[in-house]
Amino acid sequence: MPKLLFVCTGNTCRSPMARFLLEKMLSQNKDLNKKWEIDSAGIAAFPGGKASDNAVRVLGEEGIDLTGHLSKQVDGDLIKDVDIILTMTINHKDMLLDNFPEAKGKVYTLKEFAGQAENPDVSDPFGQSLEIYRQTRDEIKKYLQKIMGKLNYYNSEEGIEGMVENNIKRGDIDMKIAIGSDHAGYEMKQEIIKLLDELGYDVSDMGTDSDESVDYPDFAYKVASGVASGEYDRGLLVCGTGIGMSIAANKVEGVRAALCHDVFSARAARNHNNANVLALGSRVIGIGLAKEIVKTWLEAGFDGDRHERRVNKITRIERGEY
Ligand SMILES: O=C[C@H](O)[C@H](O)[C@H](O)COP(=O)(O)O
Repeated sequence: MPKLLFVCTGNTCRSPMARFLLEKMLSQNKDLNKKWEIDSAGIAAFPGGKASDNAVRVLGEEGIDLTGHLSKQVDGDLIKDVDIILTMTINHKDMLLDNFPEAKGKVYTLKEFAGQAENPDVSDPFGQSLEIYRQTRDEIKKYLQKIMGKLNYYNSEEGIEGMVENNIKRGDIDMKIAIGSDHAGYEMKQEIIKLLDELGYDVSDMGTDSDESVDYPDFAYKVASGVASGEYDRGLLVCGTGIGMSIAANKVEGVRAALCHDVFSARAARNHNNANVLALGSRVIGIGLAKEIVKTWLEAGFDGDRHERRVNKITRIERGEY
């Protein structure tokens, strides 16, 4: 049976909550045919400590008894033994990789594994109010929901890399797409929506609703902020050239909008840049090519590795941390 390990700092709040919530969710989900063994640990845990009182309370509200939980420290044996490690923050992930380089390839933050690379941390509720613990519990639950399908597709031969690759493809996850255009892109947007409907994607149209003249930043902002907040997995934007839309969308933190007018760039925008928004110019290319570009971009995965290091630098630039 494959094993999944949640990791936080002290193994008294976030990681045990994640473990017990996921165990309950997996036991209730009839569509999942794969069984998982779930565990949790901390990078700075006191062995044998109990879960924090508020963690016990908020999981009690979910019908889960956390009183038997005893904290434990991550060690090499645990790391060797598990297939996937999901940390609560990027720091946890970095510290694990520093201390256990052999874990490379199987460590993700919970949120990035769930498909949200931006704001990848679940922050520590330790010592805070019951309400903050509730918020943390609900945040963890939200991302656990998103990884359920991925866990079902895990294949020991492909390992974690194969699973992530497979699950960013159409049909493997319920990818939520936001689409927007100005007047110039309106007609092309309608055609792309038809295509996405036919392909079975979950698409939300954020306007505009006619070819009456409007301002593209209004629609770029709607789509881009929907993607940045995690409400949508991807965004599509169409204006006359795609340029105004891409410039505006890239002003929103967490958005990597790519303007692509050929299939090669569309694929590379995903493989190399992990672009979460695609911009198109309806006055530049025809609908046939636009459809090919959209399909390619939606189905292509992020290659990670050296590209991840570079994308992380982009994130640091936009946060003013570079
Ligand atoms: O980058 C901006 C877009 O291409 C707009 O669609 C374009 O500027 C709209 O131009 P107009 O108002 O002349 O239709």
